[in-house]
Amino acid sequence: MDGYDRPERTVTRVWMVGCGTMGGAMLRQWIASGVLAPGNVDVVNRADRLLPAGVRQARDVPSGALPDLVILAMKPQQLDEVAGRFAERLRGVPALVSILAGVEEHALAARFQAGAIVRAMPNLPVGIGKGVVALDSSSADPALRKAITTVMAALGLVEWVDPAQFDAVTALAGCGPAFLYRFIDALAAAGVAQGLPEDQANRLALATVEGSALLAAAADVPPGTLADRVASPDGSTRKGLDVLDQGQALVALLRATVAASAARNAEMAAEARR
Ligand SMILES: NC(=O)C1=CN([C@@H]2O[C@H](COP(=O)(O)OP(=O)(O)OC[C@H]3O[C@@H](n4cnc5c(N)ncnc54)[C@H](O)[C@@H]3O)[C@@H](O)[C@H]2O)C=CC1
Ligand SMILES: O=C(O)[C@@H]1CCC=N1
Repeated sequence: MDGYDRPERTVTRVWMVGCGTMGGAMLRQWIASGVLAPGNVDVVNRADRLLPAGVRQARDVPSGALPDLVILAMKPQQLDEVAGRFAERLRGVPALVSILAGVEEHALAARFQAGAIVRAMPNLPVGIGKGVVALDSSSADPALRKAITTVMAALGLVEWVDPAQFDAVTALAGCGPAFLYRFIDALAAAGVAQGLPEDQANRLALATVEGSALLAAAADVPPGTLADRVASPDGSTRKGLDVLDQGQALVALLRATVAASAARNAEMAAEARR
């Protein structure tokens, strides 16, 4: 029997261990999109946080039957503490999803006994359904992969990736929003340096990035072609692009940026190995 003959799997009841900035963004969008019903979600946090109405939260996992899915969304540094407290109780859960940066599937499998373990790497715009979620699992069968894909699709673009590339994907897409926020601030600051009022420069930079990203997403040509469309020969955009392109300045800066993040992910993977 191949995977496609197996019955459909659905994700209805979910427990989240840790639900802060990222777990909260995912949960808000799952509930807003109707993928999860608030009454079917239990959250374990160190202290109560503002969560969507109807979601239960406590300091411990619930008693009673295990859910369809457990999501680990605390910090990677809290992995051993959480495993020590909850691994026994979570034993046999059908699926465990971890969003912990750098922590590999076998590091999770060494601590938790689940039907399948899936690594997920979301990014912050998942909170508005415009994020990216990278996924990997060697233990999930096709039916579970399909069910997880469906749940994650409410958050944005879903891509299954090679485990060897997970650190790179984390650096590009997981960390990427922070790099873009720096770019927006830097673009605004450059406008201020040219004499614009700060609040106006902030508005202009943000709207320029928003509109440009939406246009690029809808275009049938790559971003480089769009850049050339903005730049008339010998015009002012070309003069600015010449600065970014000289010695591949921007490319080199971003290569170093993403490489530094990927290297830190690899370090965290090593710390979690046993
Ligand atoms: N913030 C981001 O943009 C992204 C974060 N991640 C990953 O998401 C995870 C969480 O990151 P954030 O949401 O930024 O952190 P956060 O600090 O905002 O949230 C962590 C949550 O875990 C809870 N927690 C801590 N120790 C706990 C324990 N022993 N038992 C139960 N709950 C516990 C805290 O109460 C808190 O609500 C990390 O593993 C990170 O690598 C992944 C992609 C992007
Ligand atoms: O830097 C962090 O801790 C997380 C991992 C990926 C994005 N943010």
